[in-house]
Amino acid sequence: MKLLTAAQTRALDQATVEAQGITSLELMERAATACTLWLLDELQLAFSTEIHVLCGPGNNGGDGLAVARQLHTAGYAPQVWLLPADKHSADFLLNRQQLPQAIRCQELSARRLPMLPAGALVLDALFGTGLTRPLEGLPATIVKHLNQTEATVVAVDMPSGLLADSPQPAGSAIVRAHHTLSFELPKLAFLMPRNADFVGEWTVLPIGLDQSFIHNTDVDNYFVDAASLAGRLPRRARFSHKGTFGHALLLAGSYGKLGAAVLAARACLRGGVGLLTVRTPAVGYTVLQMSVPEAMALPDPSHDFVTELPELQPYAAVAMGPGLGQEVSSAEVLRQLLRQAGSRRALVLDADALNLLSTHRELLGKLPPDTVLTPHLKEFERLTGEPARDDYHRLEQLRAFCREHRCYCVLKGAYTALGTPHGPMYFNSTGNPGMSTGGSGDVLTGLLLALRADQRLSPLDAALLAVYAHGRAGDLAAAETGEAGLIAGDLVQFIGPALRELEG
Ligand SMILES: NC(=O)C1=CN([C@@H]2O[C@H](COP(=O)(O)OP(=O)(O)OC[C@H]3O[C@@H](n4cnc5c(N)ncnc54)[C@H](O)[C@@H]3O)[C@@H](O)[C@H]2O)[C@@H](O)CC1
Ligand SMILES: Nc1ncnc2c1ncn2[C@@H]1O[C@H](COP(=O)(O)OP(=O)(O)O)[C@@H](O)[C@H]1O
Ligand SMILES: [K+]
Repeated sequence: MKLLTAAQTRALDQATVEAQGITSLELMERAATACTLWLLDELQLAFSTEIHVLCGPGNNGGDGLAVARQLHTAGYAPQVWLLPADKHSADFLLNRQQLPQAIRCQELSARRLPMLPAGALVLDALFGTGLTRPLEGLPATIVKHLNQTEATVVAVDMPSGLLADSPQPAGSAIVRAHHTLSFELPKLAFLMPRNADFVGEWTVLPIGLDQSFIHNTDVDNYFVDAASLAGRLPRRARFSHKGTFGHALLLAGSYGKLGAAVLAARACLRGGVGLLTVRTPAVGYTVLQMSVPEAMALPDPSHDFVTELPELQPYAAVAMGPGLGQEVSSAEVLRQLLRQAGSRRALVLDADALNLLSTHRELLGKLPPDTVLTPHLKEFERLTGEPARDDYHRLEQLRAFCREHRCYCVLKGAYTALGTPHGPMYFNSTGNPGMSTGGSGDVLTGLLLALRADQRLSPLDAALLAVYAHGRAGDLAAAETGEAGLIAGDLVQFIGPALRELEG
């Protein structure tokens, strides 16, 4: 799914009106109908619910007026509040004329703000994608008032005050919505960590916008749902053999952190790898053979750390990092790995391998093309060496980093962002806070290693599929264990089912 900018969204509205031979008022009516149906179906509104619809001067306000009219027709008793303005959009004015007399309609002012008891429903239709700068004056006062009440707030298209695709100063007046109803496509702003409290739960309501315009529009950012991955994971052919799925090498674990190696190894096997060899320090030999008998163990001469790189010739893909520690000798192994990997052997670097890259920065320039890095926010900050100013700046850093080093970088968290060497960025839709638990990242590394060893997949598809399936495994696991009860090992059990959903 593409993520359009606010300007592209406006162009999409226009293209839809032209392609479908409808008026913009008719399109607004579609948007309003989708909102009204959502309110009736999802919120199960009682006829006695106190409903306040707050309308701004543009088309977002026009949507609000149309929803108020539709709710009135359906037997509800909404009240409308209008923001005074010098100018109104044409479709706002048309919907203002169509508003039934029976609906109570008042003008907002600093002294006349709606009383909003708990249990009331507020429809926030003050501003949508037309917002050009942070709110000040009366609109800001209204937003602050709204945020102090206990009413349920549903934002139309965007929480008012939030910019669709650019940063804004901390402390800006932005509605804290419980639900946001976005039309056709989500907005980039919904995926930024700092906006979570404003956007609340968000839903995309299809309103029949012009698909060929969307198809032909170039974007920088994509939202990855199951439909976006359809056809990318081929079924295993009847005459396939271990070679098709590749032989993978995992370099992981140190004294006290062998669990990371075990989790990554199990995930790699469940990810469908042909063969797996695991290099741990000698202390890990028995642990690994006992807990992952399907993998071959290749213990390091050192008791506690990985200090020597095995001969790479047999391996299609190599992952390094989970539980590795940051010994000088392990840094040397990383240096050799980067030197010897060559351009056709896939590399995945995680955890301490990333920390070693950050402390031995000359190695960053030696990453083979298409290496996949999987930092969480802190590891990414160490890699760039510069704290991000805000969520959007971090994305710019990610884009620049991937371009400069010709690598894929999986920036982990809610809506994990995949940066690519070519520029486009992909935001993952699966996963849940239950996955914020030690070892979840090790599972991702193992799964990525399996898909990078799979000779049928491009680096981009392997990364997209691994990140999506990892989150989906988390969602399937949490459905059984609950989020708090989820541990990383549970993710491994659900990799198979998650991949099966994608196959074919
Ligand atoms: N995306 C879509 O496909 C559709 C969008 N529609 C609605 O149209 C909305 C966009 O409408 P508009 O482009 O008219 O924009 P908005 O209604 O979001 O806001 C524009 C108005 O706000 C004013 N304004 C902007 N920034 C301000 C600020 N900081 N302080 C005070 N006033 C400010 C502008 O002068 C203008 O009057 C969408 O968010 C959506 O709700 C629907 O009606 C139809 C379908
Ligand atoms: N709130 C969340 N929503 C979705 N996914 C999450 C969330 N928190 C963590 N995750 C996922 O869990 C994994 C955690 O990885 P990481 O931070 O490396 O953990 P560890 O180092 O303990 O293995 C990442 O893939 C991340 O995307
Ligand atoms: K709004």
